[in-house]
Amino acid sequence: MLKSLRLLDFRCFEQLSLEFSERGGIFIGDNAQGKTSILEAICVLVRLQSPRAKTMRPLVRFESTGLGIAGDCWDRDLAVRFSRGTASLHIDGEELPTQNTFLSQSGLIVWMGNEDVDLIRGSGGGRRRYLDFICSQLDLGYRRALSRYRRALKSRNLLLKDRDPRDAELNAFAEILIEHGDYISAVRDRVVQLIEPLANAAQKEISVSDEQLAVLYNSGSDGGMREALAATAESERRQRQTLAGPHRDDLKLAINGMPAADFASEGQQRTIALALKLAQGEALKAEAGKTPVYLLDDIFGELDPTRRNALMDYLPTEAQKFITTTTVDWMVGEWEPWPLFEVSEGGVKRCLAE
Ligand SMILES: Nc1ncnc2c1ncn2[C@@H]1O[C@H](COP(=O)(O)OP(=O)(O)OP(=O)(O)O)[C@@H](O)[C@H]1O
Repeated sequence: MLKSLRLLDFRCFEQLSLEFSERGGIFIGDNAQGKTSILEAICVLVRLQSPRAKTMRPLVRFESTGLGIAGDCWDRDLAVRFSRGTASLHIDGEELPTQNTFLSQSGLIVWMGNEDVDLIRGSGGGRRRYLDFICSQLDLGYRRALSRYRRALKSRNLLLKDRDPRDAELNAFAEILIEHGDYISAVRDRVVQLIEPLANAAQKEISVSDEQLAVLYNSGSDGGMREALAATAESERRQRQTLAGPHRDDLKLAINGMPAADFASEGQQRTIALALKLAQGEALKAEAGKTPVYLLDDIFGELDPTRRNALMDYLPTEAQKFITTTTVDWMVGEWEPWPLFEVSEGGVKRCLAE
């Protein structure tokens, strides 16, 4: 669990220091006050990754040149510093040489936000990011494989843009794609198999019905990367891009046997998004043996009371949860004793004791 969080020049916060209990807390405030930024800081501190920025630069407070995030996580003092394009990572005061060393000692995160509905109706890129976030938490080699694959893919696609690309160069990059592509596919395939029954069970509970949710891995390199590249060799010359590989993977989502993007109602789509994230949490717990911290960004206001209560009941009781909201109108009964933090103009006030 996360016992404390300290921010320096992170997004709209010049300085912030917060202490948390085992339950976590609810951050309440008007729009644009900094609620999501606090959840984002937790995600970056624990997983070195923001759910809404690709690089660290946008996280640095305007007019500042660097940022700091630190906190007591799972009884270790984690710290992430970023200054003028360079990041440094510390655990218990010791600087760590690589992101993987840091991540192997850090914790696990499930992020749930309103934008999760794009997992159903959006493009394959969002679903691949969903898989990547789980796979990189479960498999230490995954991030490295993904970054090498992406670099090789970029170079190979650049070569294919040439009028007459040289075979030797294309093949050299293809070998890198084969090595890392097969690794990525194997991890994704395993993770989807883990998630499928968990998501189906969560779908039934949250929808309070017998809806069947199917989650299938649709590989962009079926039969193996080498064979898939050979099969697309001619067309890739014409289309001037690499046409096989994990960058073309997708997840097929079906509700009662019908494609979810085409047939699921708005409410069903929101439930599927919740089910996928709940399944992520359970898969992480089952495989890594640690309960993840749940970061729930502004999702409760969008759910009807039945789904809201079903979701709350489904989240593991022992998990620490951080929730953002603009109103507490929907909080009744068991919500009341939660630690509340009022967020306003880059400041946070603890306003209700547990
Ligand atoms: N790098 C930055 N430096 C300073 N301020 C920033 C930076 N990035 C974003 N902001 C500002 O921080 C404020 C808080 O943003 P945040 O998304 O955390 O708000 P929020 O309370 O979650 O809002 P909402 O309820 O609308 O989602 C916004 O006004 C945003 O423009």
